Parts: sequence; C-alpha cells; structure tokens
Amino acid sequence: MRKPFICGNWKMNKNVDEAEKMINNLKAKVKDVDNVEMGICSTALCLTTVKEAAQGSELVTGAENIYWKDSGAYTGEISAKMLAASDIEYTIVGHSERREIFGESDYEVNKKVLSALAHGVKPIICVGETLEERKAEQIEAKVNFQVDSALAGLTEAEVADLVIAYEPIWAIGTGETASAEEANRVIGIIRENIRKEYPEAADKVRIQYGGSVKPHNVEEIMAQPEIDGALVGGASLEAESFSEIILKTAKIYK
Ligand SMILES: O=C(CO)COP(=O)(O)O
Repeated sequence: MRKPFICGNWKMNKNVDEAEKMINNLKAKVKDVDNVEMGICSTALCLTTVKEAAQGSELVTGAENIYWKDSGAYTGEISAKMLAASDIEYTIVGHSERREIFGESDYEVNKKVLSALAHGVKPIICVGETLEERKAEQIEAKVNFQVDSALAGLTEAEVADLVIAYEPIWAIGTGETASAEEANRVIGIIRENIRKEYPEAADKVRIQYGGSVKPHNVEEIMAQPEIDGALVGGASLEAESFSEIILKTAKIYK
C-alpha cells in the first residue's frame, strides 16, 4: 500500500520565529503518527529553521521551488544541490502559482525535476487545470500533458518514488474543492497515463490532491482509493488545523 503523504505548502508566509513556533506546536500534536508521511514546504528563508525544529519528529522538510542549475550567476534562486547539502528531502516543482504568476513552462518544470532527482531531492510535481479548461472538457489533455512533460527522461525507479500533486487551479485558496470523487477520477486518469510508459511505477507513485483541503473535508478526500495524500496551503499555516488533517488521515489508514 502507498503511504499517504500530507504536506504543507506555506507559500510566502511566516517569518523565522513564526516557523519555529508552528513546528514546535505541530510536533507535539502529531508525535504518535507513524502511518502518514508528514512534511512542510517553506520559503528558502525558513528551511533550516523548519528542519532544525523538526528534529526528533517524523516531519520532513521541503522547498517550494528550485532553479535547475547547481550554482552560479542566477540572482535570487536556490538549487537542489544546496537543498541536498542541508538534508532537505523535498521540493515542490511547477506549482500553478509559479506557472501562472512567474511564467514557468513545462520545459522548465522538467529541468527542475531532473535536477532535484540528480541531487537526491524528491520532487512534488504539481499539475492541474484552470476553470476554463475544465469547462472545455480539457482536464485530461492538460494534466496528462503536464505529467508527460515533467517526467521526460526519468527512469521507472525515479517515477515510482515521485510525488505528484493534482491541484485544480480553480480550487486553490478559493474554498472550493473538487468533489472527492472527481479528484479521485482525475488522479486515476493521471495514474493510468503514467502506466502506459511506466507500468511498474504506476501503482507506486503517490498522487496527492491539493486545493482547499481543510479539517472538515479531508476525511472524504482521503477515503478515496486513488488519492495518496494532500498538498495543503492555507490550513497548513496553523498547527491546530494541519495536525487535525494529519490525525484524520492517520485514522483512515489504520
Ligand atoms: O496550492 C495549494 C497547495 O499547494 C492549495 O492551497 P489551499 O489549500 O490554500 O487551497
């Protein structure tokens, strides 16, 4: 069985003090959880604070973005090589906010995925459709194209170990969620598409749902067979709500 992965994405929130306090609070609340992988992705500024505060717990740490070069004259960027040197386990790649606000392309997402893997950092690859694409019945074409592009050049073993986050763009930060069944359906489509090229990896790759996951809706989302966890924005900012999401998931998987 795939181990569910509940991961917070703090986005551009929290200073160093706030990050440390939150992790200390969260640690205590989830200390008995052993059947759910738990993580926080923070800004580059807070990464080492989160990592240090998480010591002695099962919490893993991730960045929200990387550049694909190892080092050099790329003002403002951080690399997978730097993350690896600080034992940061994950990085989000291709979040829709990066794609939409910062113009990140599928080509760049693939370069970032390859760079992360080259340094032993696990990518969490985000895909998802806009409302217009959903209305035009282009969900399948959009997400499969994004996944195929992101996975270009990967080995079967690398795909098996990946995390993909299906985040319909219209559900992010809006309070709207895809129904649990609909999220399950699209995630199933993504998995079957992966199976065409990676038959062994398809049942191993973890595919999360993201978009307004909250304590009140996490149970029905996590009860779906294809959904292997959640990438949580707003509700990951407070230890209370994020731990509730983790604890409810842990109960379902018991
Ligand atoms: O974008 C998201 C996680 O990456 C989802 O954000 P919200 O949970 O705030 O909708």
